[in-house]
Amino acid sequence: MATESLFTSFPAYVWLSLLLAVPALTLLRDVWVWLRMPPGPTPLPFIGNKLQLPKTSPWLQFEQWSKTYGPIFTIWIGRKPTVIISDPVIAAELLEKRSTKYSSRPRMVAMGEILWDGASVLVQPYGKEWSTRRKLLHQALTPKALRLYKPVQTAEASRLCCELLHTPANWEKLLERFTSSIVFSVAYGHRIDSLNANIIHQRFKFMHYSASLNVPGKYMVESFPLLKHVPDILAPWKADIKAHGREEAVANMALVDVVRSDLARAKTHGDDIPDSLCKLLLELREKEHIPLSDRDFSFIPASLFGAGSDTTASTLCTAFLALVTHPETLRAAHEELDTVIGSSRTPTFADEIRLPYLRALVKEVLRWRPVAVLGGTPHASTEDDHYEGYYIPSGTTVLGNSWAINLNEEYYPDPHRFYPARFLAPAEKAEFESKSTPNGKSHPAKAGHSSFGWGRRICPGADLAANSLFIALAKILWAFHIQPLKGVAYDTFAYTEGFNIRPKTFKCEIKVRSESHREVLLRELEGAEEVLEVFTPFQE
Ligand code: HEM
Repeated sequence: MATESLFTSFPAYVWLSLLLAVPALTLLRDVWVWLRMPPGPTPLPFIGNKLQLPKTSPWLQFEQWSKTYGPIFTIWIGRKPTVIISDPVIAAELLEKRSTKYSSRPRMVAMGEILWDGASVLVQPYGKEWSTRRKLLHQALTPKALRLYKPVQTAEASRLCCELLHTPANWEKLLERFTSSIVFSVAYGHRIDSLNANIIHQRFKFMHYSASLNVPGKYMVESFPLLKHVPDILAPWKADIKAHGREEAVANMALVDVVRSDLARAKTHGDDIPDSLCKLLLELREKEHIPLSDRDFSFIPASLFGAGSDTTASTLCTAFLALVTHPETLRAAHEELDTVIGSSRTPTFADEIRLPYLRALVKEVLRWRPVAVLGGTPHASTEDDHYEGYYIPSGTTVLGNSWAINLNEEYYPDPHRFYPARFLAPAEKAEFESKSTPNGKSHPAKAGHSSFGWGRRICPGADLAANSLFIALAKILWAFHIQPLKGVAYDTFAYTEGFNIRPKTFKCEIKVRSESHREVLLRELEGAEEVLEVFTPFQE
């Protein structure tokens, strides 16, 4: 009654004005923010630039926009601003020098909060919970720990070469098995002998499910986070996500239990069990208090497969595409390997220092077609900031467009040419190339590229990945010719869509360089198998 009288006591035009005032004020506020932020394509009220966003390869459109609006520009997804950076110096300035402001992640309610309940380091907001997990990852990925993983990486690379001898046409799957096995051996001390292993199917199921939650517009809870508090009984969508989250957590904890029982067995029987990230963390947990439940703890080793397997395999696929389309680089690599290593053994990590061209080739692969093409998971700012007179409000999503940064011709002249020599010191460069490309501006990162991200969120597995890439490419290039098939036209822009990209499937010729190279590979396999023996495989 009281409501009714309040409603009727004002004329309709008052209510109508109030109704219009809310969107009008919201719009005014948006315009006020929009005018002060870095420029970009003009957004429409409330929907922003949604209609201008391409359905495929957004990094290419973003690269185009950077040419129109500058190396830092803004797009709007609905009412949320995203700042996109296309210059490595600006990325370093904001995401590294001002990293206390730019190290969070945009809120992902369905995936990060309901499915994983804040357990995954990848999407966790900046803060204590994230830094606890991140520190643990670092402790198990120090240079000393990385040395412990090198024998299994070397042995797996030898096994990969022998598999390439037998089924060269299957090279893409062989690369995937190689990177999966390294990730599982490093994470849990158990190898992968086949992509049909149950654990691989299980991990892919989890990955596909989590990716399916991250589709813009799929869940209202992303726009109205309060909906996550609706009781499960009234929100079947939420109960379903939680059930999947529980299934993943149970599987992650079971993997930690595998390592726990390995440790217990080793104690009783004096067995030798391999060093793994999970083993190191369990031993650490015995010595000091780690403020994580069993469930949350189990997500740390589990993060390695999702973050590290496909990324490394895709980078190796890119290397094959680069070699097939730039045969002069294969010749230069063979020349270096023949001079430094010879033909009676394959290269090892101990040779790395004497193989500058190969090291440069690894960097160039990472630069040329960055797998995490939009910088991986986006960053988000947690404080208001100003850059070159532009306003960047707290809560802005910030994307480093690795594609535009790594192919920025000011830093990398002739950027689409696969040209490892650009990463060589001048003296080394003269040795490999007579006709050299001019040097561009120097990139601010020590690595010389931005493919592993920035600042406090930079990929913690970068050195592990670089080691896998080095040893795999060193042995493969030592042993094989990787060549184009006659009559096939190769498109170096034909890549898959998605968060992480890889070349669309292509065929090439992989031929052992000589009978003596084949014999060396087969001979070295015996030693590799001895190393791998202790990494008992996950079953099919
Ligand atoms: C070629 C291979 C790889 C590439 C190109 C790559 C690239 C990236 C990028 C771009 C990011 C986001 C960085 C940022 O937000 O600024 C990232 C994050 C991450 N990567 Fe990698 N990565 C690779 C391999 C690995 C491996 C082998 C591991 C396993 C240890 C790993 C673990 C992670 C984790 C846990 C994060 C999340 C870090 C956080 O949010 O704090 N990555 N990676």
